Amino acid sequence: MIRFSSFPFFRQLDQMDCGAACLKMICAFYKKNYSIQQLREMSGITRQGVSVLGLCDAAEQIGMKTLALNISFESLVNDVPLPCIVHWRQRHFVVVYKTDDQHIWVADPAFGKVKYTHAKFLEGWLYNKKTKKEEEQEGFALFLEPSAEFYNREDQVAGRPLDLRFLLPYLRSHKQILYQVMIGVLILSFIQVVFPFLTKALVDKGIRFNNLNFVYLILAGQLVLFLSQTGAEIVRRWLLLYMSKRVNIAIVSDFLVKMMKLPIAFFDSKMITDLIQRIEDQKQIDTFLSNTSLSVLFSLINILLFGTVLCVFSFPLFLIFLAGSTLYFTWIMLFVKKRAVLSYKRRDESVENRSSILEIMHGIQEVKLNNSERRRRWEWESVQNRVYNTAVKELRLEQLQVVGGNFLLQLMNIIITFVAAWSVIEGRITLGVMLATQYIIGQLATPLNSFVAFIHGAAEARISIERIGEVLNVEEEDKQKHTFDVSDEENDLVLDNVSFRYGSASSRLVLKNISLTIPRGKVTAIVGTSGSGKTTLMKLLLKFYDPTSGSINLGDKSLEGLDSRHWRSNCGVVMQDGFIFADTVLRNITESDNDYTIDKERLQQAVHVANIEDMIEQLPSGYHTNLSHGGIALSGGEYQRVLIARAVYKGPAFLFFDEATSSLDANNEKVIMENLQEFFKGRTVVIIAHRLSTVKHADKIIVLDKGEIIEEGDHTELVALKQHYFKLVKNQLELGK
Ligand SMILES: Nc1ncnc2c1ncn2[C@@H]1O[C@H](COP(=O)(O)OP(=O)(O)OP(=O)(O)O)[C@@H](O)[C@H]1O
Repeated sequence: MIRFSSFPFFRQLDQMDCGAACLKMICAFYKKNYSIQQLREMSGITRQGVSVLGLCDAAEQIGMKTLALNISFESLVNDVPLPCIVHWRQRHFVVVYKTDDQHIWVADPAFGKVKYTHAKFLEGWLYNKKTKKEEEQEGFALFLEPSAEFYNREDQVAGRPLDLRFLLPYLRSHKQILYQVMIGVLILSFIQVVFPFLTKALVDKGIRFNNLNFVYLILAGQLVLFLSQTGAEIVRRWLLLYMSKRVNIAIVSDFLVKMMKLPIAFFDSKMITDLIQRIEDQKQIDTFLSNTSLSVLFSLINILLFGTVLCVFSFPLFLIFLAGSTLYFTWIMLFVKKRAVLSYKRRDESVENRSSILEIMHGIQEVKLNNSERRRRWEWESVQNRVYNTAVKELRLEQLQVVGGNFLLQLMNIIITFVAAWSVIEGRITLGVMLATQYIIGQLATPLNSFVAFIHGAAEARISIERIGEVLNVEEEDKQKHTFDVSDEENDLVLDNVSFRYGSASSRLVLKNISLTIPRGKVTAIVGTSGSGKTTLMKLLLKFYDPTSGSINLGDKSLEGLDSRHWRSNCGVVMQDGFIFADTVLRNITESDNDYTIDKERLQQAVHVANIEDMIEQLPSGYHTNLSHGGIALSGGEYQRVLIARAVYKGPAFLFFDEATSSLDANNEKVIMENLQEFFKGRTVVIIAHRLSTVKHADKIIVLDKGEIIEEGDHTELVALKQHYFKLVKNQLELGK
């Protein structure tokens, strides 16, 4: 029998993952364990999330039968097989796994399992709420059923999400410090334990027998112990700070190294703010390591030692302490899961918050031009509202946990005090023992609280590690590398029946059956209307994406599997959306110099070809002037010329220019194109351009339309044809006359 009560739940790791997380839950329900990353890749996720078609594609790829329907609420409750995925508030996917006459059980990857009343569920699910007639009220649902293939497939990944064990290899290199801290912790704990005995002696021997000298002695002893305790604590904190910072830097550095190895397609589906948030999440690991991780050891030893001392002083008091602490921990543990859910939510909202403010900052020009300040501010405020609501819920939960916990602790203290006082009156224990137990109880509050902090810190750190793990588990772009020396190759670049689509199998093909030879040492131009796939073709040539079908070869050697870094080190590229770093002109041009050794000759050639000698001379600090972000802002044309200089400086065998001269004035373009003609000699060049002046000297011109090659030839041949190319450049031809 199917037991819905144990329906497996998986949380989405970022805002766009809801579809993949729903699919993962359904697979897990049918006892198959796919990773979210695998499913998100299959569903062709983008920064906007995943589409229904994408979800169907992924489900079918893993052997599920799919049926996407708009159905009435009545059918959802009574007729259809569950679990199914439903569309939620028009922007989110959730799984419905159980229904009855009054409730609908939903597994929401952003929140957890939720039970809704019918009315509440309808609010989130119906897409035509405004319709009065009940029979017209429908919502979207996607039904998935496993076929035999689903069970026979072997491609599921049984990988578990990363947990705190992820930190172990990082800690291993700091073993020495860990040992030192542990020894310190032990010393501290034993010092702590001596205090109650001193208190007992002070009262039972010093005060009772009016022995002032003994009191002095005990006080001096206490002072020495206190000073050594403070000293050990200071050293412990420094050591932990040192270690946690080191570990933290190592984790972030590994994260960055990994991130830079990921394929461009990964960045297509991730928001930058989400990745930044993951780096920020490291703070939680840092806090956990430096503040809570080893303090908990200290706390545990303290609880154990004080417990034992209490047991020695009075067994009944110890029993009360044991019962009280057990109750206290049970209470604390009740909140851990709920707080973790809110913590996930808070992090998601932080990403949204950051994105919304960055949008306004980046788009301030458009905001002003369109007078959309209020609209954008309202949007930002609505995000703030959500952030605030989550903060309120988190605080409420935290306060309930802390206040309830403190209440239990205080209750335990009162009972212990009462029982101790009673025992003194009855003569079962001395006054010294009572004061010593009071001291112990007072001292126990700190370790108990730090234990709570540890539980909470560990949960937070686990979430951070899980989120980082999601990136660390993505496959790198050069999985099976092989290298042949590209610069030695005398062969042409050949595209053989190449097709390509972004996203999932149901997305349209952006390039269709492209067969093309890009001759070695010649200039090939690609022209075509906007959106015809020119940039995509270039990105395929640069190995940013692999063709969906067909192959790209250099001579008879396939580019697939060729080490991307090696290939790109031979390519000079100016992209349409090329980026200038907030750095000096010099460093921007010499970006390809990893060892900071600047080749002056190449630099001069680069600035000459890009015609920026005069511009650089006029800059306040010449080559060392900082560009953008608080430095000099460049015009669109100057920006492009720096990018051209960067590509030329690299001195590559292959050059790829995507609208590299589109912002230049006619004069500059003429000069630069003349310079480039000289530079192009002996190099394989691919130019994408709309301007006739840029393409007409090309040895070969390719005309793309809707992802297909529709014409091929040189300028004269194509103009004579009077077909597509002619139409594309006709106006410019007339101008040329
Ligand atoms: N990262 C992406 N994800 C999904 N679709 C994309 C992506 N990049 C481009 N496309 C789509 O692919 C199609 C071709 O885009 P491409 O940028 O290659 O055209 P183009 O010919 O270079 O256009 P333009 O001349 O305007 O630069 C467009 O319809 C675009 O929407």
